[in-house]
Amino acid sequence: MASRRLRAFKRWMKSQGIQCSDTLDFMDCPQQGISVRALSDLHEGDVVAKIPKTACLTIKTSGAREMIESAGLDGHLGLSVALMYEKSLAQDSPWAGYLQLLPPQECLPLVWTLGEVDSLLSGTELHKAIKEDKTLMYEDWKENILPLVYSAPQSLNPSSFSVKEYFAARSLIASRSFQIDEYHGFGMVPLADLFNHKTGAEDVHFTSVSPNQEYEDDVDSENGDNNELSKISSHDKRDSTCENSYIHSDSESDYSSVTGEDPMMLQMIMVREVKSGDEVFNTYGSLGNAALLHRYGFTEANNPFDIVNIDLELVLKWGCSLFSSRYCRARLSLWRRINISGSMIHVISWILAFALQTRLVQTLA
Ligand SMILES: C[S@@+](CC[C@H](N)C(=O)[O-])C[C@H]1O[C@@H](n2cnc3c(N)ncnc32)[C@H](O)[C@@H]1O
Repeated sequence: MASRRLRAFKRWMKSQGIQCSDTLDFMDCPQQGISVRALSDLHEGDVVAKIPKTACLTIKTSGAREMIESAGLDGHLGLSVALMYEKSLAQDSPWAGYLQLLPPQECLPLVWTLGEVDSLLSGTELHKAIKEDKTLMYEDWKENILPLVYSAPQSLNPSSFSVKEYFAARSLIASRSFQIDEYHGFGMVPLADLFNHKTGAEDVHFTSVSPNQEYEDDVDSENGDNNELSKISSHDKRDSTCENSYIHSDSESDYSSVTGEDPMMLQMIMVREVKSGDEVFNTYGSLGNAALLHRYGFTEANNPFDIVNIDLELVLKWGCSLFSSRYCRARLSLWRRINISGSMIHVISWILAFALQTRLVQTLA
């Protein structure tokens, strides 16, 4: 039987015109949160949900739109104000039925204490990245949100816009927001954000165009690189990259006039068979575990996309202790010429060569 909060969410979905197929079931587990299961066999091409864009929480749909836009805030910063504002309205928010289903925050390293970051991430590539995230986001809050709270035309409760609330909002946005279209930008998409991730095993796909269009505008794969760590580190960079991106075709309205598709609707379409009783997964991209932890707060066992990034400084230090500094400088300038970030393989082969040579020398000695 559905939990009380799920029943309230289902009623809310109905009131917003969100159509959810009877073939989907929602499981609510106190430890693992919500997951989606198939109640009967699902087939490729089945449309399992339709979500009006007006039901999504974006800067454009939020009651705080004017305040956000007149302060010149956009992207994730603007969306976080929209989210904090709607949360501050509690039952009076048009999204109350959706917001009550969200956790207060997602347990990303961003919301860990500095002590936790130091003790749990020390020695990993995330350690520095998270500290930078925290600093940058704190500055974002101090420079943009704090003044807004005190100068807003409507009276705002400062505690709903505290730095803690801001970090909580950012954690929810990092782990559940979608790029909707050019007009709406990023937004919280009710129902679409209930699907858990499985690497390389997408069952359901989000699109705002016809399923017959071969998903040609798909941008989910924008998540599919392992350089995600930089993506939530700086305001501008964050906003120029896509989260679990929805599709918006520039030709959407032309297309819809031909096909009769409603361009104001987002659809969720099955992209492969799922047997009755099995979980229905989305994929957040082909991400290594560091990137998954950074952005979504979990890792995946036996993740085939897991990689280890090695600090170039460390490699150089090690190299120079074994080889002449002339040789190391030559290597470094080669890496710079070939743009090392895209050519990690060269670094890896060099390290392996080092390791092998060291091993050989040890064996011979
Ligand atoms: C878009 S939400 C998915 C729905 C979520 N389970 C809920 O309760 O609302 C993303 C969050 O779900 C959790 N999640 C998704 N996929 C997961 C997985 N494969 N393993 C562990 N947690 C996962 C993580 O907490 C992640 O930040």
